[in-house]
Amino acid sequence: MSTSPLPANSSSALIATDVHYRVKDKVILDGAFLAAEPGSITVLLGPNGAGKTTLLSIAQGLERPNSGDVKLLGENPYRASAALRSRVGVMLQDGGLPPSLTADRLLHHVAGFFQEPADVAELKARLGIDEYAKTTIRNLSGGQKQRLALAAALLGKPEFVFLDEPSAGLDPQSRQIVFDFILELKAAGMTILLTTHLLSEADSLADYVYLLKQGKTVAHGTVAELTRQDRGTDSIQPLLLCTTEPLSPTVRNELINALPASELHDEPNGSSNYKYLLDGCRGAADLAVVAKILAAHDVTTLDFHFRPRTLEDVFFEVAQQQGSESELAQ
Ligand SMILES: Nc1ncnc2c1ncn2[C@@H]1O[C@H](COP(=O)(O)OP(=O)(O)OP(=O)(O)O)[C@@H](O)[C@H]1O
Repeated sequence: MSTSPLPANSSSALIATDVHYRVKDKVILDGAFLAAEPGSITVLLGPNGAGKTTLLSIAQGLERPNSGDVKLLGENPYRASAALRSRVGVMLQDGGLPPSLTADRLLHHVAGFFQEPADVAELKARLGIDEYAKTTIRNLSGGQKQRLALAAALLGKPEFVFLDEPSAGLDPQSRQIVFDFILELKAAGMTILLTTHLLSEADSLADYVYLLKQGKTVAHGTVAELTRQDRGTDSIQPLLLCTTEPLSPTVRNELINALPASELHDEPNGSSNYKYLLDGCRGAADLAVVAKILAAHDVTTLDFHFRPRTLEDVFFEVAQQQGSESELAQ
């Protein structure tokens, strides 16, 4: 399972295989791979410094890998023709926006580069830019700049758009506007590759997820594939516990001590019962240990089940794992 094939074919919009990239002696990408299918949302996840932005830069043709094969819409992006560039939109991390222009001036200026640009007024209205369109970029908040950078990336009506942390710095309402818009772009047939640190965002947007760690692709799959419960005894399966009485400090300590790498959280509960989440359980053996401790202390247990795994569980599991390739790779 660890030598996982890249789920790509000749119709893939992006295929990057065995990508290596070094700066001086520092290895930044170490055989990473990635693909994106037309009309889908692919999410690249990984801890800080994993190499996500670097891999995106290489996929966009901004950087040249030391080795590896990269094809974006059928071409090597580093030697991209003007025709290829006009089919691709890029939203860089931190925006890279000129500080002295107003939002309006920037959008109209960039729109002027394209023969058939997107409708600036429509983009501004859709992303809530109207209210700050006359403000110079240096005076915009981080979230306002993010939405402006997203609009600028879409002005050329690209087929493929790269979004590096599009929701960074956005408040929940702006984030929802951006999420909904990204889903609309996908419904209109755009291919979207984005990075994020928000696992809930990946969960709700992604058709396919790649997880990068220390310059390597360590897991990939649909959210359903990555969070499948039956991954064997090593996978984290958080346990939900519902009791009639609060757990005493003794029982809490015993539970935590009996299960290495576990944490016990009090879960919000609307009823008069008590609900707890034991993070980090690893399957049936741990279940038996928990049952034994509860029985020894006469704790009346109403419910006791593994809650469905989330991308967050997968992320932490991969982050904890040693070695070069994850058993989670499909
Ligand atoms: N030009 C460079 N020179 C030296 N080190 C670099 C260079 N570019 C990137 N790095 C290093 O490579 C590693 C990967 O950086 P990258 O920005 O690709 O990670 P990331 O996964 O996008 O991180 P984050 O989630 O924090 O944005 C980091 O340790 C970074 O400091």
